[in-house]
Amino acid sequence: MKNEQYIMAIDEGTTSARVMLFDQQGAPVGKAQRKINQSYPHPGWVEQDPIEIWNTAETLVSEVLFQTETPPYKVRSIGITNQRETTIVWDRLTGKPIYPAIVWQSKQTAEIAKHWQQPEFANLIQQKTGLLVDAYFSATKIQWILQQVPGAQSRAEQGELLFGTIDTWLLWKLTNGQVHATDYTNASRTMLYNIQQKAWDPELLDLFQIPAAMLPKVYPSGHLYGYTQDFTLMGVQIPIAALAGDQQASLFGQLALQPGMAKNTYGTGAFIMMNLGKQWRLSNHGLLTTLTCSLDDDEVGYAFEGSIFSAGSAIEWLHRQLKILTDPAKSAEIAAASHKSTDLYLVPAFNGLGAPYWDQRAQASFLGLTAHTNHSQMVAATIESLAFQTRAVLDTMAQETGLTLQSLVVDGGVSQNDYLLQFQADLLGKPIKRAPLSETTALGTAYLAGLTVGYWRDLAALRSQQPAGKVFTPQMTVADREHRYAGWQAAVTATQKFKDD
Ligand SMILES: Nc1ncnc2c1ncn2[C@@H]1O[C@H](COP(=O)(O)OP(=O)(O)O)[C@@H](O)[C@H]1O
Ligand SMILES: O=P(O)(O)OC[C@H](O)CO
Repeated sequence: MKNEQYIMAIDEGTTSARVMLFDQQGAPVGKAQRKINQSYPHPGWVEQDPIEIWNTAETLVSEVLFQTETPPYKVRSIGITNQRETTIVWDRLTGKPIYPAIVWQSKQTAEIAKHWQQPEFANLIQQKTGLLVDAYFSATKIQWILQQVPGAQSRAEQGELLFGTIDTWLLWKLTNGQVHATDYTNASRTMLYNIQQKAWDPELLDLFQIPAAMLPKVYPSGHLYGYTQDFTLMGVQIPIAALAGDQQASLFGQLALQPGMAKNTYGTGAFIMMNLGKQWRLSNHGLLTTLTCSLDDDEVGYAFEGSIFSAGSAIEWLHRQLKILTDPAKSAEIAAASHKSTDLYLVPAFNGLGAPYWDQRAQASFLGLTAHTNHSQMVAATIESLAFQTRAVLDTMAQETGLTLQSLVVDGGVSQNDYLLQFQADLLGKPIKRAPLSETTALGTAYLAGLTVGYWRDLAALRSQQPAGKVFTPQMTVADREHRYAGWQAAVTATQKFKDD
């Protein structure tokens, strides 16, 4: 390798963790990746092991340095980005988690969330946090852990326990327990953070009975959080200069920084985010308002988000549970062999439905099966379900903001799937631009960490070096497009009604 310095991005996604090195041109020069196990102790519950998450991150850091023959002192700074909302509570002294990580997709707190969905609470919570009450966010997960683990509530009140999302956990481990902090983007997903005042909200902490002493300090995403104290890095103290929730990091990585710019990241879930700039506004139709990445306090802005709970996870289900797919990467080819045109729909409500439906009770369904349905049609319907959910969110965004996107930029693991992107373009009647690097999330946190330490001068320097990606243009007729979308809407209605009945 050349004698230059690099920025390291630690991207802890739901399905896998990646550690990447980026050079001054913003090009990836190294990548190490490993799956993270998920456990499903009961239907709808999703948990992970915080120790596995940490060990994997540590191993990947060594792996990428080894592969690229980079000594640790050549890492100018580190940025961490993460699956958001996933909740860990640990002992301040021993550093041991008191319960597994409750993953964002998990529905084990649905009953608690139902209580807070009563209008008098739900309105207050939306006004303060920009969020719609759901088991998705951290607040009910913390509440559940404090209630379920014997003695946890009183230990938390005595200041013995700490809460963190995955960024906070990794930062705390990397700094050997010296720094307990998070950034605005992650804090804004806890349902405890007042996004206008930019402070933990005492009234909400009181409601959820969560002691303030458990909570991390909050800073802008690009900030000097601390220095590594980890033996893997051979004692080299590398600045940790960014933390960012993965979806906001991707918006930053796409440099979608002007109001009205939007992106979709198809990972385990899919998350469409539209930048609102400094304009705080709330949705009446199932969008969330959330905070965006910045390099200082004054620049923190807002975004509308449509959160889709099942995207890559539905493809993983075909692979791991149904076993009709040997490899998710083969799904595009198999779907293309289905010769389309079937009215088969998967409503992938494996963990309820997110935006714009917000139905935590809904369960997944396949509709339109016939004696002729084959596995390639089921694969196609699964991929298409990502596009249908995306259209539902984008229609809502257009309705709320009056802004119609001319095109959509996309990234994330599933964006490698050509069948999906062509169908998405067809269904929206708009071009889809695939980011040249599917790991835009990692790139976003690398940008933040690099800008914070002066590795890059400014945003203009980054803009000038962004390459263009592949564009998918719509080919479907308007009649076909509307026919398919009407079929999807009917399938969602039937799915929701099934549970109601
Ligand atoms: N070519 C592909 N077609 C369809 N799905 C894919 C493809 N490649 C990866 N995936 C799916 O993408 C998901 C991983 O995407 P990624 O962005 O890495 O997720 P995360 O950040 O949540 O870990 C997995 O669910 C995997 O099954
Ligand atoms: O793991 P991903 O990339 O689907 O992202 C998860 C989200 O951050 C959950 O809100």
